[in-house]
Amino acid sequence: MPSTRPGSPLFEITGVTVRFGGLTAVDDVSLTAFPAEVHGVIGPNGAGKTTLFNVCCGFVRPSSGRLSWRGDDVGELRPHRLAGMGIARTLQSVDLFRGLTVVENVMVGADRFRRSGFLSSLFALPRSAADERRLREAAMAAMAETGVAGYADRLPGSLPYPVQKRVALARALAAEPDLLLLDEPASGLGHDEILELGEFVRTLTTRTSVILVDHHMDLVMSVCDRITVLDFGRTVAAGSPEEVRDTPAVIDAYLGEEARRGGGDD
Ligand SMILES: Nc1ncnc2c1ncn2[C@@H]1O[C@H](COP(=O)(O)OP(=O)(O)OP(=O)(O)O)[C@@H](O)[C@H]1O
Repeated sequence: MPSTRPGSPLFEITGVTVRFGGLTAVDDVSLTAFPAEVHGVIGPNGAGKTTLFNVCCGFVRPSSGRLSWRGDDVGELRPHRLAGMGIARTLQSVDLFRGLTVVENVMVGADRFRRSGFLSSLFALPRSAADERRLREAAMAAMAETGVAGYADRLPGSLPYPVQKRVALARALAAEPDLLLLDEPASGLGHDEILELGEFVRTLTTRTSVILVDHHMDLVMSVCDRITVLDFGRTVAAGSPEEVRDTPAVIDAYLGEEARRGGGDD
């Protein structure tokens, strides 16, 4: 795979539209993720953030538009192709394997570097001690980074939600992605945990690009190099945090949401 020149786009979404029946959830949205940058997607509830994220993961096929990876059209993006391309993701729903321990879950992320399938060998075929050791070491390193190494042998369901989110992040990092897609990483976290998350995501840019979808304005503003603001499926602003912060359409979108919810943030 050719290396990406500094400054050349890593992942591009061009003119993507997603329709669900008569509803246009994402309307002609374009976004470019550059190497070593965090690109944020924000917007009030129902703005189309998760739908756009699902397009990036191959869960949702756009009605029109184009996706490209390192300058090449990726055509129909499929979730199972992401890891091989160098893309990892965490989902809002956490999505850990309930029957596997924490370390086994994270080893699934590191599986990208194995020849034979990790899951098939886990459930059926014997695998070499060296393979097992290497995967476990990679998993433990990722878990140490996100602060969950102490939970290695626990089942995810027995852990608090914020810890499960850290496990999911460790699993994505164990894949050593070139692009990390994070859907609502701050949901369910307290104020201090969100600050910690923001600092951690910032450190990731030495080794991966990040697309971060979240509605926590403070997190996105403090962590992202570039931001795309959606409202009713459309891009209402795009640029640096400074550029989007004072855009009237952004203020309108958030004030509008506050009014709809009766004020306050969650
Ligand atoms: N599978 C689907 N079928 C029909 N409509 C959908 C589907 N998924 C999303 N929508 C609709 O598309 C619009 C955008 O939803 P989406 O979940 O992408 O917004 P969001 O910005 O992620 O919102 P939230 O912050 O509440 O998660 C909403 O009106 C939603 O009801």
